[in-house]
Amino acid sequence: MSHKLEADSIQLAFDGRRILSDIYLKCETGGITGLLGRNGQGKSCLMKIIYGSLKCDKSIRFDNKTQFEAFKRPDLLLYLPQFNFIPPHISLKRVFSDFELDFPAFVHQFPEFTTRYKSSVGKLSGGERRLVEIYSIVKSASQFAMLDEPFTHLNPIQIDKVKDFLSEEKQNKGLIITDHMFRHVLDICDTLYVLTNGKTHLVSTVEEIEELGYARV
Ligand SMILES: Nc1ncnc2c1ncn2[C@@H]1O[C@H](COP(=O)(O)OP(=O)(O)OP(=O)(O)O)[C@@H](O)[C@H]1O
Repeated sequence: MSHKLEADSIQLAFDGRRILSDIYLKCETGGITGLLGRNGQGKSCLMKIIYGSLKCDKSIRFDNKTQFEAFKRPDLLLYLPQFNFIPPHISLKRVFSDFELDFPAFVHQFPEFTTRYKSSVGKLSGGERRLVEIYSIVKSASQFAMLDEPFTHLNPIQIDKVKDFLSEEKQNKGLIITDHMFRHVLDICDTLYVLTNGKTHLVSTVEEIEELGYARV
């Protein structure tokens, strides 16, 4: 059975400055929804609203049912924020246990972690730490996962492997991704929105990305 997440008519302003005014975004299980936009357009704010950590009058819907605080429903939605969210003193062993993930399967894809099972996350490099966080969010059981800048800090080989497991994992869930390494987003997404001047634009050709002023393609 497929599932649907929708953010509809979201509005957001800070101190009278309008950030989001005309938002519609849909993600369905079995697909990857990309979200692009120049700095400060409100991509992270929109993700926080979807997650429920940033308050907004309008809500999001899962399968047409309103859900204000999705962060209370990890079975529905998991979220990779832009910043590191796993405390540095936590060991990989503990991360894999808490997220109920299989360390040997992870090491099979990323053999560089073979000897790091007992290391704390804070002792990993920035890219390694990010990789563990991405893997934890994407591989855990949930209907949807939302990733804010997953590719930043990863090396090109890791990026390719992450793209591979995102494309595999979308068989089981819906994924929403924003990243300024937009060509990687284009490679894997099934649906793409560009956020500009508070409005989401559903984009069907790469030329539209340029017309909307996001990037030269
Ligand atoms: N708590 C806050 N108080 C006031 N303004 C805020 C707050 N959080 C975000 N903003 C502003 O809202 C706007 C959108 O921020 P947001 O982080 O969502 O942008 P973004 O599209 O994710 O940008 P980037 O691509 O640079 O990460 C920015 O102008 C930012 O300064």
